[in-house]
Amino acid sequence: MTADRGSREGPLGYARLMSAETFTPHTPEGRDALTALLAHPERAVVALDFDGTLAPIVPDPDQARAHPGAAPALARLAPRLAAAAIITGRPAGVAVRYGGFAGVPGLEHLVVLGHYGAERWDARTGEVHAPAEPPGVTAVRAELPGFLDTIGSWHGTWIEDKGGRSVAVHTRRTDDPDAAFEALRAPLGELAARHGLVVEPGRYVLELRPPGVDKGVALAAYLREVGAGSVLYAGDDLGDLAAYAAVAELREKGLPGLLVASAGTDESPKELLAQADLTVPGPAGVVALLDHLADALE
Ligand SMILES: O=P(O)(O)OC[C@H]1O[C@H](O[C@H]2O[C@H](CO)[C@@H](O)[C@H](O)[C@H]2O)[C@H](O)[C@@H](O)[C@@H]1O
Repeated sequence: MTADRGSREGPLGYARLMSAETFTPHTPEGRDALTALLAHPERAVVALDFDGTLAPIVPDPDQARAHPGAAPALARLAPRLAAAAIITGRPAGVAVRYGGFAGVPGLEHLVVLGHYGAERWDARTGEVHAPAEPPGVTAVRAELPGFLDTIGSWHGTWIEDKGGRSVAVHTRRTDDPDAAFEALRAPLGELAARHGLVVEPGRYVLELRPPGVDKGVALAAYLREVGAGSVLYAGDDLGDLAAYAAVAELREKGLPGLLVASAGTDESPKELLAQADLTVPGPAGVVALLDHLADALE
């Protein structure tokens, strides 16, 4: 795997290079969904992952920020839609901050579903709603450093505190991120299970979090809430597969759905690429797609 190059492409990135054909889905289901979105944008929902989809991947998660064109493109598009949402593994407030989504004209109705849907930020109120902190996370967090030492943790392994709702172990900055990821996967799975948690694997990250909610559950509930007539979902990682599955299931029931993969590096999960109706090159490509849709609807 190599690092995402999206951030090195400049603010306009690939957008300048992209033609309308670039945004034509290669599947009939995807083309039908794009047609439905453009015919009735007022019934469409655009839902987007954050890291790797709107924000270029960087070695330090605290330094991740949305592509500079992300909030402006979303702000152009969102007023034409039934709804726009970010669905992320990040705490909702962190995604809002790193995305620069608060107080942006055009994003007055944006919703950010954080922690895979366990938290919700509404631009309308500026507040985050979350259930009580799940049991198990505090105990795991306390045990984790000693646990990693015991199993011979890799130099560069980094623990991310995620606001008491989950804890993540990153391997991107180790000497061998792939080997570290594989070596930690089973032991962290056992640690998580002992505390009633599950492991959510991602791009060089293993997150220990409560079971019961995922991006698919969150997306399906949100689409029901707004009475969506079509949906576009864009993601880049394993955690997005649940949202992909939810869209596939809704398609079976007649809701047009367009699955977009933010890809372009060999980090992209094969399962995601295989199911996508349209693949764009990283966050710059996603921003270009949002701008392209906004152009088409103006
Ligand atoms: O659901 P997402 O918005 O995609 O969040 C998933 C995880 O993203 C973050 O990690 C990823 O991005 C980092 C910054 O670019 C990168 O260093 C790391 O390797 C990636 O896995 C975040 O740190 C995690 O907490 C999220 O769960």
